[in-house]
Amino acid sequence: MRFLPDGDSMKAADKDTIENLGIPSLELMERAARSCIDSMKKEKLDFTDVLIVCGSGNNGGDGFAIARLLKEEGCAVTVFMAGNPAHLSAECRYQWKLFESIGGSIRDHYPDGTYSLIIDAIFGVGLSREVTGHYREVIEWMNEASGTKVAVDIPSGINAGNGCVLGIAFRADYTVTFQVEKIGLIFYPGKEYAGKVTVTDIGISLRTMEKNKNIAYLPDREEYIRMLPDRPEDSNKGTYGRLLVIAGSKGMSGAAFLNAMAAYRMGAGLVQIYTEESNRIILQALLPEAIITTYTEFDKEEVKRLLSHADAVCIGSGLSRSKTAKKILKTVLSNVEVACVIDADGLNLLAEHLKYTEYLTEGSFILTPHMKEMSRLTGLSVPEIRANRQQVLESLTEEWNVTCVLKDSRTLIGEAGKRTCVNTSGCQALAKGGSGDVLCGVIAGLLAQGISTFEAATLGTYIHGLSGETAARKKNSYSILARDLLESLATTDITNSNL
Ligand SMILES: NC(=O)C1=CN([C@@H]2O[C@H](COP(=O)(O)OP(=O)(O)OC[C@H]3O[C@@H](n4cnc5c(N)ncnc54)[C@H](O)[C@@H]3O)[C@@H](O)[C@H]2O)[C@@H](O)CC1
Ligand SMILES: Nc1ncnc2c1ncn2[C@@H]1O[C@H](COP(=O)(O)OP(=O)(O)O)[C@@H](O)[C@H]1O
Ligand SMILES: [K+]
Repeated sequence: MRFLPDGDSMKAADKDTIENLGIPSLELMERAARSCIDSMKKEKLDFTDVLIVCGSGNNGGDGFAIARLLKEEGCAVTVFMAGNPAHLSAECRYQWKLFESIGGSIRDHYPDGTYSLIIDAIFGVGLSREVTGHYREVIEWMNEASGTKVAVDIPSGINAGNGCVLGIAFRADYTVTFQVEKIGLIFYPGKEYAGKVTVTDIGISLRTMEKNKNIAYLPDREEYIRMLPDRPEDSNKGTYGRLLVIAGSKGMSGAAFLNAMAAYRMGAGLVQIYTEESNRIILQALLPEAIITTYTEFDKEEVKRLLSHADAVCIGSGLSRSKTAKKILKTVLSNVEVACVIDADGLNLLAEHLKYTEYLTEGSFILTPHMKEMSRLTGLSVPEIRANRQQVLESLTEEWNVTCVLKDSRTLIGEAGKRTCVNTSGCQALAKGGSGDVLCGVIAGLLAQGISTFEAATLGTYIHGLSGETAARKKNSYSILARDLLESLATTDITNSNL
């Protein structure tokens, strides 16, 4: 697994390495600068005329150290000190003097001319507020200039904790980041601003992150492979679980189909659909492998009977917010004894009747909201959630004692008491109606096979994303339909190392 820290957690790791492991700060800075140069050389960047723009913190210190090392190699280097000399960190002051001592000259205004390479060392993980005034002008100017752009550690202006732009940010072609990717380089728009990211090992210990459960992580592929449910030869459909899909309303048969088919594709043994009567014929034609039971009005005993036969349940995709849907949801929440995924209208109904959340704490529920649904559930605006997505997710999972898959271009998976997982599989091909219904079915299909809620949510999200990538490789990312994902689920093999 890879930790994905914010700025403060990264600084805590730096501090621990310096104070407790005895690696001097300046030694780390030297390694950071060296690793930056090595990475740029690996990319075969053009060092003919290099401009380095430094701030007054340790990111600026890295910049001065890079300038010195390049000058010693005979490169033409210009340094522009954009930071306030009155606020220099001790390391930055030291690096500045060292650069001057070898004859390096430092400008205090925008240097005229064109540069083959522009290196941003203004702010690193210490950026703590909106970029305004002089700094804003400098970054604007750097963004407009020609030349290849490289950011040191993180593009200046990107919040290391959430990937948001704090007013303005440097647009890099490459970012060389130290020891570990900061979470702000994973979330958009930070990821886009960073360009190609290289992580270099400069010897910062990450042991403080092991103890800190607030730091999110990215699982390795091997971890996902270990989560896959067993598929023994000596088995029958009962081995792989019976899933109850409660989905689809009048005119919304597609959602039930996508849920059910995705669950079958994930390996569920038997899928039972409970849906509105008008969907019967179409669903029977689309998916004859499913057992279909329908309703015209609310029938509590029928819902309880179906629940009693299920090994897992999913409810909500295309369900509508009708009175009948509401009653079905309440019956499921208060009676289900197996793991249950709540999606789409199930979440919208929950947001309208927050008192139902009292049923959640005792059960095994996975909620799969996209940003707008999360906004309805929490009462926070979408921008507020985007800026604090990890914290919002974690407080919801703790309060309601649930697993939650917060869907976006980067999806987060949280569960009460667990470290939050970030998913990076998937692509824009998934940004189309119905792909959430497929995800719900994928997760529910895994649950039916008996894996834990957290594993079903993390593995399901990963496989769903890969199926989007597989589909986009076969067609183009404009054309993919949710049903293409069903096809890709059949051909996406996560044990194949070429993925
Ligand atoms: N020894 C260490 O601690 C190491 C630090 N390293 C570098 O140091 C960086 C972190 O250094 P710092 O903690 O000094 O922080 P930064 O250099 O990222 O910036 C902090 C400085 O900027 C100011 N500032 C923050 N937001 C501002 C804004 N919007 N407008 C104006 N000023 C603002 C702060 O008051 C502070 O003076 C890392 O990103 C990395 O590049 C690396 O050299 C590795 C080792
Ligand atoms: N640009 C993107 N990159 C990666 N994944 C995406 C992107 N856009 C959407 N997705 C994924 O597609 C799914 C969309 O779900 P949702 O919004 O509920 O769709 P629907 O309700 O139409 O089925 C989520 O799993 C989301 O993470
Ligand atoms: K930077």
